[in-house]
Amino acid sequence: MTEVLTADRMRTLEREAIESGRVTGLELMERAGKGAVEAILAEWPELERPGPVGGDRRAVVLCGPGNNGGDGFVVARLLRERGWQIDAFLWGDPERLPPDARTNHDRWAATAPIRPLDEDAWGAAEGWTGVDLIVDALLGIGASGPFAPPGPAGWLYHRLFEDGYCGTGVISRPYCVSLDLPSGMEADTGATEVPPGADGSVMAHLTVAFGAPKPAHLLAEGAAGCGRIRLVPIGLDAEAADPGLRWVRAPLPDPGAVRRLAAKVADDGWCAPAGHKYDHGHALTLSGGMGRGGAARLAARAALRVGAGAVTLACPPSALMENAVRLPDAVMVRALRDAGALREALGDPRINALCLGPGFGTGEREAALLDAALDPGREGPPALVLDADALTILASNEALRAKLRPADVLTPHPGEFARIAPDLSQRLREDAGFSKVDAAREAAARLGATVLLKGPDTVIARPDGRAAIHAANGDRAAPWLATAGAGDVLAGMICGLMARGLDGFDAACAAAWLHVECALAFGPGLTADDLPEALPAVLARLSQGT
Ligand SMILES: NC(=O)C1=CN([C@@H]2O[C@H](COP(=O)(O)OP(=O)(O)OC[C@H]3O[C@@H](n4cnc5c(N)ncnc54)[C@H](OP(=O)(O)O)[C@@H]3O)[C@@H](O)[C@H]2O)[C@@H](O)CC1
Ligand SMILES: [K+]
Repeated sequence: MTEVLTADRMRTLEREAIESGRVTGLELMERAGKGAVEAILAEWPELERPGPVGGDRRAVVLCGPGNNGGDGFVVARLLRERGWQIDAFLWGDPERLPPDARTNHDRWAATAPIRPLDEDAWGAAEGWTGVDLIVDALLGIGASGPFAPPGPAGWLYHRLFEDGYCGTGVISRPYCVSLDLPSGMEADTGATEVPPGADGSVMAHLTVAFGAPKPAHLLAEGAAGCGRIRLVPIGLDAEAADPGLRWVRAPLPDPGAVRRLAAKVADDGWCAPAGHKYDHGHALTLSGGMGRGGAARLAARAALRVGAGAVTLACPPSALMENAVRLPDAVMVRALRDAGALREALGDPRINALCLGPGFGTGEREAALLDAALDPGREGPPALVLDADALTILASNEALRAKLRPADVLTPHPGEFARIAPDLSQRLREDAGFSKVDAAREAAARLGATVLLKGPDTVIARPDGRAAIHAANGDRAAPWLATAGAGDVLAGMICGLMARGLDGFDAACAAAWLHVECALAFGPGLTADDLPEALPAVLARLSQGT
C-alpha cells in the first residue's frame, strides 16, 4: 500500500470494512495485536529465546482508555501464550472502554490481574527489574491535544519517559514498543507535547504501524520519536484509486511515481542508444554569470545522468568559456544574452524541460528571463523546475507567480519556503496542528504549481490537493545529503525526468527518491558532484526491481 492514512481516513476504512460485514472490529484488533507480536519478535529475535538467566521473558503492557489499549490486551495475551510473564496495567476506567477493547480487557481480566496505572504500579511490578519489553498501548490515532496523564499515572509516565527509562539513548533495555503511534503523538502531524529527543519525550525503539503509515511516521517531527517503524497489514489495505496522500517508497511494489519510473527504465532501456537522443527529451538549464555557474552545471549533469536525451546549459556570453571548460562534453553549452534570446530558444519544440534558479541571480535580467520562461502563451512544454534564485524572484513578484502552471515544480528548502509563503512557514513553526503536508498543499494551491518542500521528510504537493511524503529517516536517513549543491542536483534530476516525459508531480516524487538512493549508495563523504555519478548504479538496480 502506498497510501498514507490520516486518522480520519483510517477510521473511515475501518468503519467501511466493518459495515460491509467483511470483518469485525474485534478481528481487526486481533490482527493488529498478532501483527505487533510478530513485528516485535522479528525486530528482536533474541526475545524468542529464554532470558539471560534462563527465565521467562517479561513484558509490562500499558493499556489506555481506547482501542489502542485493546490492542495492548491482545499483545499481552499472545505474549503470555508464548510463555512470557506479563504485568498489565490500565490507565482509565474499564467501564468506559469501547466495546472491542472491553472484550479484550475482560478476557485478560478473567485469567490475570490488571492493575491501575498509578504510582503503585512501579512497585507492583517490582520496580520493573528484569523487564524485557514495555508495550506502549496508551493512545493511538485517537490522541488529541497535550498528553499529560494526570495524578499518579502522570508520576509513572514521568518515570517512564521523562526520566529516560524508555529513552532510546539512555539505556537499551527494556525495549519500548509503541502500538500504532508513540502515545500522545498526533497521527496527522507527528506533533507531541514535548519534541522527540527533548527531555521528557516519548521515544519508542520500535513503532508498529497498523494498516499503513500515518503522516506522523513519515514526517520528521514524528519519525524522530517512533524509532524503527514496522508496518503491519490488518486487511484494510484496499489501495485508494487516487489517494490524496501517497508515500514515496523504494522501489517495488509501488504503484506510484517510482514504479512508473522503474517501468520506464526497464521497458525502454532508459539510456539505451536505440532511439534518437531527442526522443528522450531535451532539457535546458540556465546559469548565472561568470563564476556563478557551478549550481547550474550540477543541475545539467544530473539531468543528463538521470536520462534526458540531450542537455544544454545556457549562460550569459561572458560565462560561456568557463562553463564549456568545466562541463563534460556531453552537455551542450550556448550563450543566452537576454529574455528575447530565451523566447527564441524556447521556439525549438524539442526543448521540453527547463531548469531555472540554481546560481541564477535575482536581478532584472533574471526576472525578465523568468518571465519569458513563464510565457503565458505557452501550452504544453517546456515544463519548468524553479529552484533557488527563481524562488526568490517569485517571492517578490506577484505577476510572475500568477503565470505558474500546475505542472511547474517549485523546489523550496525551508528558508526559501519562508520567502515564498511566509505566513505558512510561520504557521508551520507555531501551530502544532498544521503539518508540513498542510503547508505544502496550501502553498501548491495558492501558487497553482507543484511544490516540493525539501527536508529529511520531503513533501510534494499538487494544486489539486494530491500530495506525497518521501521520508529519508530511520533506515533511509542520509544526513550527509545536506551538502552544498545537493539541491541543485535534485532540481536537475526533476528537470531530466520531466524531459523524459514524467509529469511534474511524478518527476518530483521519483527524483526525491533517486536523490536519497544516490546518497545512500555513496555514503558519508558525499559531495554534490558525486550524486549524478551515483545515478547509473541506482537506475540499474531499479531496472532489476531490487
Ligand atoms: N481504526 C482501526 O481501523 C483500528 C484501530 N485499532 C487501534 O485503535 C486505535 C484507535 O483507537 P481509538 O479511536 O479508540 O483511539 P485511542 O488512540 O485508543 O485513544 C482514544 C482514547 O484516548 C483518550 N485521549 C485522547 N487524547 C488524549 C489526551 N491527550 N490525553 C488523555 N487522553 C486522551 C480519548 O479520550 P476522549 O477524547 O474520548 O475523552 C479516548 O479515551 C488505533 O490507533 C489502533 O491502535 C486497531 O485495533 C485495529 C483497527
Ligand atoms: K501507543
